[in-house]
Amino acid sequence: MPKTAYVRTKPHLNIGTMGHVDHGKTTLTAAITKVLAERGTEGGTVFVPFDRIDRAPEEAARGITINIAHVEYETDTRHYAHVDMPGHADYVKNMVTGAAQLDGAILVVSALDGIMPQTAEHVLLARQVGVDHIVVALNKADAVDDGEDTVLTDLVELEVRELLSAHGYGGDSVPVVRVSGLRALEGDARWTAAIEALLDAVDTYVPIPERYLDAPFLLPVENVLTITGRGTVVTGAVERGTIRVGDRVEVLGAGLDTVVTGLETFGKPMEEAQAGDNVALLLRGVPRDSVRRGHVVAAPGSVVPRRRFTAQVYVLSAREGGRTTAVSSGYRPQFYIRTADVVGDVDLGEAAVARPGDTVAMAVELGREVPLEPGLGFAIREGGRTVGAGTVTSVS
Ligand SMILES: Nc1nc2c(ncn2[C@@H]2O[C@H](COP(=O)(O)OP(=O)(O)OP(=O)(O)O)[C@@H](O)[C@H]2O)c(=O)[nH]1
Ligand SMILES: [Mg+2]
Repeated sequence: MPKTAYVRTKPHLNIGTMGHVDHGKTTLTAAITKVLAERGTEGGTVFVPFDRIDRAPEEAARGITINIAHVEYETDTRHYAHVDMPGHADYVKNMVTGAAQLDGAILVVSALDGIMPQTAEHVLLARQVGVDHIVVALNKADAVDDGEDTVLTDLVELEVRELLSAHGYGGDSVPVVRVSGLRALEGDARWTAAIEALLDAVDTYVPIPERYLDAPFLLPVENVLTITGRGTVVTGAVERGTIRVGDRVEVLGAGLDTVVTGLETFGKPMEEAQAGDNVALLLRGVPRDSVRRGHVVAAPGSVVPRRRFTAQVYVLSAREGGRTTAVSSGYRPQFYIRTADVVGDVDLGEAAVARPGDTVAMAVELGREVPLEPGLGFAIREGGRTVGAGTVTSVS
């Protein structure tokens, strides 16, 4: 049976859940799909249960999210692709990849625990990779529900607003909604209404971003899969431009020229994908092993990958989970740029050293070429933790 084609009836946005490990991101994601599936919006949302979101066997066994999971849902006014990001410190690099393409994020904070290290780290990284709007879900509100405890929840809310303001998110005006993903999943009416309120906040607070539809096509590869009998498929969010079946593209990083022979979003074929869409591209004659996460699919000749750039970088303080000691020229950490993870040599020039907490200018030479442009955000990591966050200022 032919699959039903994707029909674009509402604006599409990419959002996601982020926040500290175990604060309830995956539970909330499942609850959102449940509430919307039951609301029965035209076009439809399919309920995705918790264990289908945390789906790799290793993740299910450990009960933590390692990889990024995508789900799709629709409110009355919008179509959303939602990425559920991991909270555990070891998987922050996966979170960075997921956040790199978000129009807005739901910051999940447990009302029981308040701000924890990855709450702060995710806010900082979200800012750095260009997530402009955050809505807060103060989760597990069911567990702190009476008398004195509201005072504690009020304090957590205040603390979250301060954290957001400190990172330029205008904490006073950010919507903070008290929810219980767990109780909503169980069908409790009060907490179902709270999820509705959260979705209304997302619908109204996260604006429809300006899409660069006229720019040449570009898609950072998030994942690569093989479809038996058909070929190699790459997935990711279209950063700019549009693409149709039959269009020529190049795969930067793999050094390949090819043609798009199939186009889908969430399993539904589509005629044309545009900036912001989360898609799968079937590529003609591309061997599975030649393409990797971090490569970029682009209109032929539209981007020239580079190795050298200058940047403005914030070196995280020890309190933010960063280094305890300064770095100097010759430092060689990993750079997370779009979906790529590349080693780079740092030259601090005159400044010579950068201490935790400093903002410095640096010149970087990457171990391999990637598409770069001024304004592009990136993260710097070392030994499994984030040590810096920066923005490209010039490319040479
Ligand atoms: N009381 C209560 N418990 C909750 C709620 N939401 C989640 N939990 C519990 O908190 C634990 C963690 O929930 P998850 O949804 O896996 O948390 P997570 O943020 O996705 O965790 P990672 O992906 O590993 O970072 C589970 O035991 C949930 O049942 C809630 O609203 N209320
Ligand atoms: Mg999770």
